[in-house]
Amino acid sequence: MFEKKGRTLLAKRKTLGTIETRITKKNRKMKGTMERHSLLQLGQLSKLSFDNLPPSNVASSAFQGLLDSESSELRNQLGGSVDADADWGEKEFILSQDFFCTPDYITPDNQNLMSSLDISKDHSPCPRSPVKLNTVKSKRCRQDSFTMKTSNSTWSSKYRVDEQENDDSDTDEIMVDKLQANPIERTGYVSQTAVALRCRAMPPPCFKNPYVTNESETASDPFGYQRSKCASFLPSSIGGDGLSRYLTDFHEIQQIGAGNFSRVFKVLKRIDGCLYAVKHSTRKLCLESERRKAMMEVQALAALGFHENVVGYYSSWFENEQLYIQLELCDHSLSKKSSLKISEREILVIMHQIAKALQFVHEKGIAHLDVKPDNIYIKNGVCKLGDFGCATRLDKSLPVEEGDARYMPQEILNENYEHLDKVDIFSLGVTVYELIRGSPLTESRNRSLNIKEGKLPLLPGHSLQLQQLLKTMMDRDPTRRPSARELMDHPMFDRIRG
Ligand SMILES: Nc1ncnc2c1ncn2[C@@H]1O[C@H](COP(=O)(O)OP(=O)(O)OP(=O)(O)O)[C@@H](O)[C@H]1O
Ligand SMILES: [Mg+2]
Repeated sequence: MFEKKGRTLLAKRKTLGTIETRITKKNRKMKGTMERHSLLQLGQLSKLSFDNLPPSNVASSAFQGLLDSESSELRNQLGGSVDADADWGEKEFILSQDFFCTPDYITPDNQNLMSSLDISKDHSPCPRSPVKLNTVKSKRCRQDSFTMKTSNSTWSSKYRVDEQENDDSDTDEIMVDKLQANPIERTGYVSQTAVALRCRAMPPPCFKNPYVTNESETASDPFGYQRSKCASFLPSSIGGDGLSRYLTDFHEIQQIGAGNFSRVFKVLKRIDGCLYAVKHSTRKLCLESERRKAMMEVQALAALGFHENVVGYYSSWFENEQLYIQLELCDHSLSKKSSLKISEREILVIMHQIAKALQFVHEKGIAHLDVKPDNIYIKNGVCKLGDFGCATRLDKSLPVEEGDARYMPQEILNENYEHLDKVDIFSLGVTVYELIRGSPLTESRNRSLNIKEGKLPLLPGHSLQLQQLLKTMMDRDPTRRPSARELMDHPMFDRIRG
């Protein structure tokens, strides 16, 4: 197989009309070292293989980039002193090899060249893919379907990048799973090493962000298909080099918070010398379904992008079966303030800023679903909405997992998800009510029931206008609650506007 491939490549060069001189060079260069051979196998194969593919083939060019970079990396490792002329000569030598044997992991599955090869003559022990011969056009089966039932929802693998949908180039159609009945090919030897090498050569997978609806904001994953052959696609432990990214990249200063599911640390990033918050899950996320669910928080943050009243998101990764999230560092959460008396002016500022955050979030088609003092952080006097662990899509295309029940309206407890944006407005109302009261809401059933019924006790010392607004925000009927935009434009905020 590879002997034939070597010849095919040579033939292609011949058409350029320069083969004789190269053959002479070949003889001179026969004494090249093994290291050079491997270097040139990588570099030259990538060039020849991909020069013949259409320029529009994104996957191919990306793959060539990978090979080029691997080639130059190898070159560096070998001393990087192969001069241009010698390099050219060496390439000719390699091209002329009748034993041109390339491990499968650097050979893209989707090479048109491959289809003309006579596989029956392949007696070489080189590892090869079991699924690329006699290929036919067909739909691929997903290999990673998973289902996780929550109380009211089903999580499915549809959130993964659908490689069939996103990757529809000609060459991709050649890479299909179906083998036509051919016993020799079916039982074809596949070395475990080849699989391992393929996995090593592939960067980690890309996932479709379920919070992003605009297709132009997402990119397809050119390696998706090849990667799907690797057993596990969601890394759960530390990196392949055995190092902790957290400890390598950050210096931990102190713990600054803890939630039901996570701990948050103030850290110094070693490389840029800046302070951040890093939040990581307390529980090990052993199941892939758990990891996917945890990822929803970072996917929501990433889909949202920057807003001055939303906590900034920098990066995330899995380590030791925990999800780590690097965030903008804030001073403290609003719950710290709820034990203090706050002036009405301060209340209005907080309300207005969180209304702005909610308007931004809702405009992106997302509902937060866990607005409460614990999840509102203050940084330099500015309020930032954080903890997007319950965020979902307003169009109900994602499962709904409601947040802290004390701040949830009745309709959500009744599993009515028609007006998810108004759930956030209700929760903001309860949050403000708690701030005015000056003590955290107890679990007291009666009191919380009264609030959910829209029965708000009088708040002495506060304007009727504010009390009236709070009452509307906590109306039992979600349609009567103001939207975030209407809230922001409320005349009451004229008092704090410039
Ligand atoms: N970026 C940040 N800057 C400063 N403090 C933070 C930051 N993120 C979180 N915290 C602190 O850590 C606490 C827990 O964080 P967070 O609410 O995100 O965790 P959680 O486990 O998702 O919480 P919950 O129990 O509400 O689900 C927050 O209440 C806050 O005090
Ligand atoms: Mg929280």
